[in-house]
Amino acid sequence: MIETTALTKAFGRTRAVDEVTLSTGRGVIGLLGPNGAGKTTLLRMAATVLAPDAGELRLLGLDPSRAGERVEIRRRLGYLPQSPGLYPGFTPYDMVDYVAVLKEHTDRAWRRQEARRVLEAVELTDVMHKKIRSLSGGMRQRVALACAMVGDPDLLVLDEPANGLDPDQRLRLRSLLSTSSTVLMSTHNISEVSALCQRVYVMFDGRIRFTGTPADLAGLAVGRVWEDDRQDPDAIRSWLTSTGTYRHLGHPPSGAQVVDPTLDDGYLLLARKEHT
Ligand SMILES: Nc1ncnc2c1ncn2[C@@H]1O[C@H](COP(=O)(O)OP(=O)(O)OP(=O)(O)O)[C@@H](O)[C@H]1O
Repeated sequence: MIETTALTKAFGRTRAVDEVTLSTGRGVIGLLGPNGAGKTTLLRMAATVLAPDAGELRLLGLDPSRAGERVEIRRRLGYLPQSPGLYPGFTPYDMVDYVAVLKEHTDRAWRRQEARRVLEAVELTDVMHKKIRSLSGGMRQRVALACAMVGDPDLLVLDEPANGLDPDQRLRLRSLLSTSSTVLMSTHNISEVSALCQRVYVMFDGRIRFTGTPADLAGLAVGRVWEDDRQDPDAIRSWLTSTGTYRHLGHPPSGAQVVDPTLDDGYLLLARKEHT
């Protein structure tokens, strides 16, 4: 669905995406990484809103650098940007309809039905005729999600989709995405990744440093996590948990009570390795 070879994008001296090679296949794919790792830049290229400087990119088997193929991709792609450019004077209905028009859906009756479908999916039908400027932040995020879902795209590119959503709406988002064909989503929320993603990429400094399943990511920390009731100065990370015990990451001392790692442990260990 998304295939890249040595894909590169620089802003001045910063190589935001640095020779990234990946092939996603179907399903929900999570993109993790610290602030500034290059996730948004990679997603913007996958959404055809930013052209690469170098490397190859294929989306849905098509080449976005060719104008004709780019149009076809855009028809079959939904994109939720990190800062959605919603028009405050529009209603959610107007906004979704406008996106449908941009996707060249000329049949008004179809557009009406589709607007209702996507607004129902994000539970916004009761406010669909209110001005966007009067909606809460989480509601606006759901309008942007509805826009991305117009036309039931073959490929969804979502930049932090759960941003600002309450726990109920996060659950709703999970069930929506689990029925979508291919989704590439960035997130800082690791529980979102364990709940949703079949595959996960972790980026650091413009490069993909890990590819695998969420279980593979947690597996990086097998035998490297232990708990006791004191801080451990030799651990690479130590933190107090809600049960009042300390959790440590690193090389456990002899006799330590080693515990099963979580996805967070795997990610933190990987992040630590990247920066030492
Ligand atoms: N339009 C731009 N002009 C200049 N530099 C940019 C631009 N967009 C991104 N960058 C730089 O590229 C790097 C990667 O940024 P990017 O937004 O892709 O990271 P990110 O992983 O999405 O971060 P975050 O988690 O904070 O959203 C950063 O160093 C950023 O400052």
